Amino acid sequence: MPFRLAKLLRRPDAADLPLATLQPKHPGKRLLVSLLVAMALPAIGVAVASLQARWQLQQRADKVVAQSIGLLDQMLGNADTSNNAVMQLAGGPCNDDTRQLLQRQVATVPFVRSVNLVEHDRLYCTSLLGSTDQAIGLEAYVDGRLRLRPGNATTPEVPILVVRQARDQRGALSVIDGRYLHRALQFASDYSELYLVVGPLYMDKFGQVHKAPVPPLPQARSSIASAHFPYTVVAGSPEGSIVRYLMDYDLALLVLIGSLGLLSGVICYRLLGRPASPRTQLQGALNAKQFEPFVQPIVNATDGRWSGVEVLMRWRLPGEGLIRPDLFIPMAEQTGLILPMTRDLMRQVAEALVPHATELPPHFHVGFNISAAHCNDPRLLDDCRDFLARFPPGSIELWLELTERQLIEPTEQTDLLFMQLDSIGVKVAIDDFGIGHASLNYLQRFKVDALKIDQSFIKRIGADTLSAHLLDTLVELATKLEIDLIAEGVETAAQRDYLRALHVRYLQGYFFGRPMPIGEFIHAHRHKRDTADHP
Ligand SMILES: Nc1nc2c(ncn2[C@@H]2O[C@@H]3COP(=O)(O)O[C@H]4[C@@H](O)[C@H](n5cnc6c(=O)[nH]c(N)nc65)O[C@@H]4COP(=O)(O)O[C@H]3[C@H]2O)c(=O)[nH]1
Repeated sequence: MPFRLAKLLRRPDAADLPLATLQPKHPGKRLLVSLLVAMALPAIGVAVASLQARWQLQQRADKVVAQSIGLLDQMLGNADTSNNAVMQLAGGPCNDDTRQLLQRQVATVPFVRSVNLVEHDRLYCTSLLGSTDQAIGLEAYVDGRLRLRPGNATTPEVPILVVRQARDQRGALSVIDGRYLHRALQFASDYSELYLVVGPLYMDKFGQVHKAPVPPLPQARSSIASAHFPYTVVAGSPEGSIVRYLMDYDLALLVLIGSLGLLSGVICYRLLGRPASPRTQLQGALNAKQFEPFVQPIVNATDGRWSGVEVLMRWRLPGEGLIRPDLFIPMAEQTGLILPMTRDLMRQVAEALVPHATELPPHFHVGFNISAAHCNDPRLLDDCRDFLARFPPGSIELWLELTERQLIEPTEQTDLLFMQLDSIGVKVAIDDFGIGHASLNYLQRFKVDALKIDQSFIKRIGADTLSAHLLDTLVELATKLEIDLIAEGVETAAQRDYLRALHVRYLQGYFFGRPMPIGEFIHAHRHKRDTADHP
C-alpha cells in the first residue's frame, strides 16, 4: 500500500467529519430558552397593554371625579342659595305666606326639592306640608352642614341630601333629590366605581345609599374632597378590572402578540437546533477554555530516559469527553483559530511545567505542532520568546514541529521568522517526515534541526525489505545533514531495538507512554526517575 494512502486510512480526514457532530447537546436548555423567548413577547405585550389600560382607567377616574365634584358643588350651591333666601324667615311664623315663599324657592332653584325652616333643632315649617314638628337629628349632619339619607317619610325609597344653614337657634334646610345625585354619579364607566361619600354613608353609581365604609378600589383610584362642602367623591376600579378591560378592548391584539410569541419560540427552537458554524464552535470552546494540553514522552534511544515531550492538543467537550485533535485541528487551521489556540496551549503548558522545571533533565524538549498559518504570523516569535522566558535558562528546549497539512509557502517573511526563531534558540522539526512531497522542500528552504519519521515507516519495521531500505535511507539522509532523528509511533520492543541499532536518537510511541495530562506526566516522570525504570 502506498504510504500516503496508508496515512489517510490511519487518520480520517477531518473535513469528512463535520465539527457539528461534536456539538454539545442540551435539549433541556434549548427547550427552556425557546420557551422563554416564546413567553417574552407576550409578557412584554401584556405588560405594555396593562400599563396602557391602567393609565387610561386612571385618566378616566381623575376626569370623572372632577366632573362629579363640579356638578355636585353646583347642586349644593343651589341648595345654599335657597337656604340663604329663606334664612330671614327662620324663627318666624309658618303661615301661608311663609310656605309660599318656601315653595317659590323650590320652583325657581334647580335641583332643590324642598325648603324647610328650623328652630331649636326642630323642623317646624316645610315647603311641602306647611307646619310640622320634627327633630332634625343634628348629630347626623357632617360638620353641621350635610346629611345623606337613604330616604325620608315623604319618599322612603328615594335618597336625599340635606343642606343645612343655621344662625343662633334658627336655620334652613334645603333638600336635594337623590335622583339628581345619581345623575352626577353616572359618569362612571363599566370598569370603575364612583361614590359620593358624606360622613359614614356613601351613594354608589346606581343611586343606592350604604351605611358602610367605602369598598376598596385598588386600581386607578382617584378621590377629591369638595372645597365648599364636607363630602368627597371617590372613583376607582375593583380588582380584575384591568383584565376585563384588556379582554374587551385588546383581545385581538393579545391573540396576535401571543401568536407572534409562539412563532418566535418555534423559530428559536429550530435555530438552536441548527449546528453552529465550526468557527463559532471552536471560538466558543476556546473562550470556555476547553482545549487542554496532553503530553507524550520522547525518549532518548540510548538510555531510555525521558528527554522531552510532544504537546498534543485535546478538546474536552462537555457531554462528549475528549475529542481527538484530527477532528478539529484541520478546521482550526482553516479558520485561523489555530493561532490563538496554540498561544493558549503554550501558556497552559508553561503554567503547568514551570513549577517542575528543576525536576526535569536539562534541555528538556517541549515540542509544539505548528501550522502554515503560524509561519506568516510574526506573533509566533513573541509567543516562543514569552514561553522560553518563563523557564530558568537552559532548563528546556522549545521545539516547533511543522506539518504538511497546509503547505508553508516560503517567503521572505517566513525566512526571516525562521532565522529569528533560530536566533532565540527555538528548534524546528519536520513532522511526519517521509510521507509528503513538501518535506524535502522544507528541508532545503528552512534551517531544520530534526526530522520526525512518520509512524507508517515504524509500523512496517520487519514487514518488508522495501520499508527497511526506505528507513535506512532516511537515517542516512539525516546523518549526512547532521540532523537529529525522532521516530514516532514506536509500539513494540522489536521496533525500539531496530531503531536503536540504526542510531535513531529519539523515540516516541505507546511503547514508552501514551499522551497524558501534564500532572500525570510529572507523576510518572518522578516514578521513573526514582525507580530507574527505563524500557
Ligand atoms: N497509533 C499510534 N499512534 C501514536 C503512537 N504514539 C503517538 N501516537 C499518536 O500520533 C500522533 C502524533 O502526533 P502528530 O504526528 O504530530 O499528529 C498530530 C498533529 O498533527 C495534530 N495535532 C495535535 N495537537 C496539535 C496542536 O496543538 N497543533 C497542531 N497544529 N496540530 C496538532 O493532530 C495529530 C494527531 O494527534 P494525536 O491524535 O494526539 O496523535 C498523536 C499521538 O497520540 C503510537 O505508538 N501508535
